[in-house]
Amino acid sequence: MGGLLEVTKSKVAIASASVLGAALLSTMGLFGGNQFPVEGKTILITGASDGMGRAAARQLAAKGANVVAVGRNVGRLEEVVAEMKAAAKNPQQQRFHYISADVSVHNYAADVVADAIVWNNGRAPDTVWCVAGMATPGLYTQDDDALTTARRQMDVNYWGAAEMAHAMLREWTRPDAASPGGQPKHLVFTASVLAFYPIVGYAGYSPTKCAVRGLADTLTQEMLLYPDHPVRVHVVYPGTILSPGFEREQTTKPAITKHLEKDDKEQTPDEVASKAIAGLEKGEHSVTVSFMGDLMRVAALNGSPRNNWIMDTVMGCVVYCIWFFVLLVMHGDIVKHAKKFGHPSGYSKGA
Ligand SMILES: NC(=O)C1=CN([C@@H]2O[C@H](COP(=O)(O)OP(=O)(O)OC[C@H]3O[C@@H](n4cnc5c(N)ncnc54)[C@H](OP(=O)(O)O)[C@@H]3O)[C@@H](O)[C@H]2O)C=CC1
Ligand SMILES: CCCCCCCCCCCCCCCC(=O)[C@@H](N)CO
Repeated sequence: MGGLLEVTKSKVAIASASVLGAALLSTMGLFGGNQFPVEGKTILITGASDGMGRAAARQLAAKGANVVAVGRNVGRLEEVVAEMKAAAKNPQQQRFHYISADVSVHNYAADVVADAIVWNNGRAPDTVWCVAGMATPGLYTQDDDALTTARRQMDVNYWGAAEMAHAMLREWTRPDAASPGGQPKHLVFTASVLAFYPIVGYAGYSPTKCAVRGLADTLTQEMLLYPDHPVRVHVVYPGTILSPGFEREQTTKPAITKHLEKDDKEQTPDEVASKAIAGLEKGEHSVTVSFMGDLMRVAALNGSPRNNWIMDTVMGCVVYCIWFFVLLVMHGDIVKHAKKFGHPSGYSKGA
């Protein structure tokens, strides 16, 4: 009896060690394989009419996906559909569609999802990527309309994504939509590295991206309640994207903000989209698209799922210590700026 117990114990030990080992290896990406296959799948992208979303739409078309492009501007959406047709991998089979909608409107997503399902022959899209977003930088304490712009950014960036996630997850998790062991659906959010490290000038914006992160990480847990309806949740955290939206935000951006973000590598929409897609293909939960983004991510992981437990933990500890110097420099620069330019009410004169 005692002997049997010992054998059982050692079996359990070996089994646990193998499971742990397999889990570690798989988080290290050693099992490889594309975790985000899109050929023949249908992908809905909000914010597909410009910037990174538009680049992602073209690239996913080139990888063989059917794409539903969502945005407000019909002229630009028609251009994107033409670009996707030109880029398509299997032009005979692939289909493209656009839906004009304002993501900041309460309940917009139910209609968009219903429209997409009808177009997709009664089936829900396989992947949704919420890219639509905007930034209106400024000083919270100086802009007379700071609260109006803050609410606007929350409506577009947070609620735009939150309502889409709600509408699509309701479809994907319906009891009659079960596909045990089937390929997972993918829900992709777009935040910003500012959700890891917010800087002055983005008081109306960073909270919207932190909110997106909070929602995404919560939904990641909620999806574990549906083992027969596999859904993977991801968050892309870009740094500076040289997009039409970036041109717009530069017009209201305070000089101190431009100064603090000057070392962030500027990337084209195409570069960000392809790095983001590469991260999704590797199966990453939090997708960063530059080395600086990686540093900011690992030092701010909290309870988010890890991309690679070993690397993220080791790098995270190192970067955690480097923060001392980063904050010394960044806060020092803000204090210097204050000395040089005086009270922010006088900033129009060159600051
Ligand atoms: N640019 C940057 O430096 C960074 C951007 N990001 C984030 O990345 C994402 C893409 O940014 P970027 O490439 O600069 O985007 P752009 O500003 O260049 O394009 C924004 C896209 O979102 C759509 N959009 C904006 N508001 C709405 C709305 N109310 N309803 C529907 N669609 C809307 C626009 O379409 P339309 O006008 O047709 O409605 C457009 O397709 C955003 O979420 C942004 O916050 C993150 C980090 C850095
Ligand atoms: C240890 C870590 C070192 C960190 C050094 C940090 C340097 C500051 C980087 C700030 C980058 C801000 C990019 C803004 C992107 C964005 O979301 C807006 N453009 C809105 O569209």
